[in-house]
Amino acid sequence: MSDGLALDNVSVTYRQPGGRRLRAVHDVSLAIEPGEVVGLVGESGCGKSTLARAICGLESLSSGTASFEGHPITRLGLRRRPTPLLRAQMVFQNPYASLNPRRRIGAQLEDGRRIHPGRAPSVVELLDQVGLESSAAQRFPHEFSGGQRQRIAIARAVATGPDLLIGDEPIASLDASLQARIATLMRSVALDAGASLLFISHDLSVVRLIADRMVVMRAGEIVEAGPTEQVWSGPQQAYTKRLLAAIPKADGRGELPQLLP
Ligand SMILES: Nc1ncnc2c1ncn2[C@@H]1O[C@H](COP(=O)(O)OP(=O)(O)OP(=O)(O)O)[C@@H](O)[C@H]1O
Repeated sequence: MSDGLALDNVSVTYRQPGGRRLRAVHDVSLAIEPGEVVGLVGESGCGKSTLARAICGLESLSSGTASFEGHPITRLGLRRRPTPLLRAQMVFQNPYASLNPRRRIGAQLEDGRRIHPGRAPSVVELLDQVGLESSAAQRFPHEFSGGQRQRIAIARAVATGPDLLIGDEPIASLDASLQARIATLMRSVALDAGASLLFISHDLSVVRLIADRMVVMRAGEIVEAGPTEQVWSGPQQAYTKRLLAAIPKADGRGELPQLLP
């Protein structure tokens, strides 16, 4: 039995207009241990977000199982509505997706803390963890820079006391000079909170910086996975080699081009 998250042969299929079926995630098996940081990479449309949503119980599995500490991730709760067993929180590319523009930061962090009372530090401690002054609690999201807003979104996710934090391209909209800093912050905040981190990014260099393990997806399937340095310096699959070769050499960073025909 796994202590953490285990996906076994998970598939997610979408019904497209006209009745066509699209297999966005196909036969994916993945385990994330407590306190582990996993980087998920692959080009646009390969199924990374779909996999993240499936982990959060937001997509029905067309086949396979997802479990946490050996139990199915969703179970029937009161009024037979599925309730998640895994406390997973997502941080998105656009921090406004997780922040209410009309509420003060302190109130939003308090809302998060109320979801699982007693699991998260105080609002002041949360702000401190993400490098913001306690006075930020009195302000509104639009009063911050993009990087600061993403720090707040990370604090908001951690305020709920998650078992697993998922960053779905959380650095993609940030200035290049901030990307590594925010990614590193996300890693340390997640681990300090006792959570694992699934970090989805196009930026393999940043994934190398923060992930213990790297998972490569292509067209809905995992094509390669292993300890980050092993995948980075000795990729086994031609596709991974092409992804790594596509990283601009000048600063070792940048967006991946489309590689599929
Ligand atoms: N709700 C949906 N209904 C139908 N098709 C969908 C839906 N969501 C995603 N798809 C399709 O599923 C495939 C995988 O999409 P997904 O968003 O998971 O990819 P991704 O790897 O996260 O891409 P990106 O890096 O651009 O965010 C794509 O072909 C997409 O068009």
